[in-house]
Amino acid sequence: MDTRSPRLPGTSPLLPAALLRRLEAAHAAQPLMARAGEAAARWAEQLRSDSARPVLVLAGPGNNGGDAFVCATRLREADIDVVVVSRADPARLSADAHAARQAFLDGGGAIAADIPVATPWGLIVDGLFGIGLARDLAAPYAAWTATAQAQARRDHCPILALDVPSGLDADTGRAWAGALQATHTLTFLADKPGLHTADGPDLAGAVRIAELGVAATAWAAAASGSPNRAASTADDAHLLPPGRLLAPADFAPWLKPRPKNSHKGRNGEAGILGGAPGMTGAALLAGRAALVLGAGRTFVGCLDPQAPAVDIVHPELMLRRGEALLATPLSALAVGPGLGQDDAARRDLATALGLAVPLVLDADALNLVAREPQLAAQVAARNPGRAPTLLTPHPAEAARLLACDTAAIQADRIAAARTLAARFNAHVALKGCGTVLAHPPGSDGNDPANPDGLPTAWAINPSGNPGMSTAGMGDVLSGIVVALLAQGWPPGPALEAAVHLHGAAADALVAAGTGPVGLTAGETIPAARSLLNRWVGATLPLG
Ligand SMILES: NC(=O)C1=CN([C@@H]2O[C@H](COP(=O)(O)OP(=O)(O)OC[C@H]3O[C@@H](n4cnc5c(N)ncnc54)[C@H](O)[C@@H]3O)[C@@H](O)[C@H]2O)[C@@H](O)CC1
Ligand SMILES: [K+]
Repeated sequence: MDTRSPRLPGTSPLLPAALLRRLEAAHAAQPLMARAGEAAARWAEQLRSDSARPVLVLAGPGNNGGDAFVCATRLREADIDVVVVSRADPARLSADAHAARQAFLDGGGAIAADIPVATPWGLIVDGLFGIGLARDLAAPYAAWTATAQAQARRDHCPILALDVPSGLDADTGRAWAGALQATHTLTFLADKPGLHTADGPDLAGAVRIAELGVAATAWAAAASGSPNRAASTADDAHLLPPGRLLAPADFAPWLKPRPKNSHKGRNGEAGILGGAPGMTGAALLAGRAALVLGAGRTFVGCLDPQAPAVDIVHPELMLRRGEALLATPLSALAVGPGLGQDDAARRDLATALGLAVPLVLDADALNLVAREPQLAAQVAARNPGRAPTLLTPHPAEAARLLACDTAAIQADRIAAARTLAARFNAHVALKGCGTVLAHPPGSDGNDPANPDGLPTAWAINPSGNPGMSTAGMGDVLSGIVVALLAQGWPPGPALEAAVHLHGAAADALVAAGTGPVGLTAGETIPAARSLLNRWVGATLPLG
């Protein structure tokens, strides 16, 4: 087996603000602000919708405003008309931002105290706030973002955000009141988690990274403590470690072509347990996904005594009653699709938790675990080596598991996923816009626990679209995960690959005109199969 660890942040690290500040401090001798403003100006030139119109540059009271002043200066040097709006008090600016402002004025630039109402813009540059913002926008900034948003609509011009859209929390993707919705974001030094989950994707638009001459790998020294980093503090224990923006490269070592001498016994037995009265469709969808994504044999156990004996669409599926399924030798099992929460569901779940197989818990399996401490203890006590557990909650299920409300989950999705992974000793996919994945310490690789006991291994999946917010999508995801587990994938990569693949399949369908409106869960199954086979083919040299 390929021994490369997929857990370490690699080509697409996501750095939290505290680490970015360390990185900045370690490279303080370099002209980072000048490089940031220069990179912004170059993209701004390309983005202008109308070269005859001026560019509106909004400059805030911190270093994000400094970047904006450099950008405005460079645009003026390129003979582009700019209008800079800022109320930053020069006496309170950092040395770099002060110098950037002064250089703009020295070059003949002028600063307005408010946004002109009548000027049509070719582009709006948002340099109000970057990673330094942690509250709702105060006056006058909330009014400015509202005006800028309205004027961009009026003028059909893009909005380029510097580092992050103002008002977006760079760590969590939470939008503070007054946040600006950009069409493009040029983010500095490294990519940031907040741009890819929760409100981030809606507010950031197309994201590009400007590394500012700092090597992509320099984050590692900042994370582990380089000689240049600021002194450690007690808060260090709670620092969010760097994560990854998920890509096929993260699970490429497991995208192996099948040997010619293959037989169904090699590809495992996948089981689905669910399908209570009125919900057999959920179990069938999961079963079909497991079948089509390559499980050697797929068994579907339904709790509904009236459930059909055969799936006419896929007679390959082996349908049986729930308890009969649990007595069948399985390579991997998913419990939850259409499970319900009655006594039979509870009893079968408790039995399933005792099986020494990789186990996916979704939907009502998660709700039962949230309801009953005894089941929760059973989950946490499972052997992560022989019997790994994978949880695929949506935010409301995560809230039940953590006994909080959905808003609290959404306010910090990464913290929620990591907490669930630690509490249940499980691999977690917290679904939603920018699904967050977290893996228990020590699983699949060498990831240590963070000093605060939470996992260090986490990632955000960028694939997927709003067409996926429809019934049955979760059942299909469970089926894809259990299919990969049955085929021998380790749990972490199986969960990551399934989440990424499912989202990418939905993206391919939308690109071809099937959705987002009206996209169905069943349609994503063959689309995911096509993509998986393409990925396996593309990685042949790795095999
Ligand atoms: N320090 C460095 O070496 C670099 C910093 N860079 C830029 O600097 C940014 C971070 O700069 P800062 O730490 O100064 O932070 P920001 O520029 O994001 O904002 C901080 C300032 O805004 C005020 N503020 C925060 N929230 C507010 C609110 N809701 N309403 C009103 N005022 C609010 C703060 O009091 C402070 O004055 C990065 O995002 C990036 O754009 C880049 O130039 C790259 C290099
Ligand atoms: K900004």
